[in-house]
Amino acid sequence: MTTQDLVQQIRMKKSFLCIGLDTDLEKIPPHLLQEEDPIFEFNKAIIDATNHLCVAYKPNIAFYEAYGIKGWKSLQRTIDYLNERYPEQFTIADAKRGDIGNTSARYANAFFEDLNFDSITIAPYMGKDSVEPFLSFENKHTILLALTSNVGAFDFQTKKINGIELYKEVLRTSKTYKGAHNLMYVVGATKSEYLTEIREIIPNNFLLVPGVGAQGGSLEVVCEHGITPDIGLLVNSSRGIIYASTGTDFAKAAANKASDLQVQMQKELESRNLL
Ligand SMILES: O=C(O)c1cc(=O)[nH]c(=O)n1[C@@H]1O[C@H](COP(=O)(O)O)[C@@H](O)[C@H]1O
Repeated sequence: MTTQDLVQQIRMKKSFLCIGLDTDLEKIPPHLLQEEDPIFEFNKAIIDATNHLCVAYKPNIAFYEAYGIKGWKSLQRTIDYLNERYPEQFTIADAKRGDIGNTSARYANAFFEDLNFDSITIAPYMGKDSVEPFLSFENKHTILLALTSNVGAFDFQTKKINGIELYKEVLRTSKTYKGAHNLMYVVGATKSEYLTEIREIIPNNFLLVPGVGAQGGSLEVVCEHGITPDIGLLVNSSRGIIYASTGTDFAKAAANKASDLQVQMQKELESRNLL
């Protein structure tokens, strides 16, 4: 999917919501455990109930890998279902990969070609040759971890090297990579006070912003400092939406939570005349 298509979807749905499919057998409604593929049945119900309220889905790969080959099959069925039934949805493989170039190229093949995701999250730590293999795919997007939502972000990301914070160096240097036009960045909603300075370095790139809901970040503050004329934000919520209920009404309950966020997003967009 192109960035222009994504912006068009955001304007049409008045939403820049990404729903995280962090599907955990210990948290899904117990009645689904009788199904042959409970993870897929859960994801399918959530997707069917929420797709009109969001523009992106982000399966976190850890939640699938945790169940071995069965988990991978559930992931495959989920991405195939999204691509076949809802091709307008932007899909994110939250895999946080990155390795020497030769290996990164195989990861890129796995997630962009074999599974056919629109994008993947990538750790920048190994540098240029670990990121560029992902950037060589046209209309596929590489979402680089810049300033993450967790407390451990302060261990390295905000530390200064030659007077400049590491996360800023990630932003600046990655702009010089071949294929940099395919870059997006992760900035946690819990780090929204950094967004103004981040936007000085990358005024237009899309940001994937996790950390509203369960982690406590504020949508309003994220918009105040991070929104661009082309919106430039995908705000993710996982647990806060998908585990709204453990009853048979779980999909409807998830849609209600997604709708709360969509309504807030619409207000943010309308108040800035961005629709
Ligand atoms: O790359 C991510 O998506 C990510 C980056 C980050 O800095 N913080 C973060 O929480 N995430 C992911 O975003 C999701 C957040 O889930 P909730 O806290 O349940 O909304 C999880 O899948 C995390 O792995």
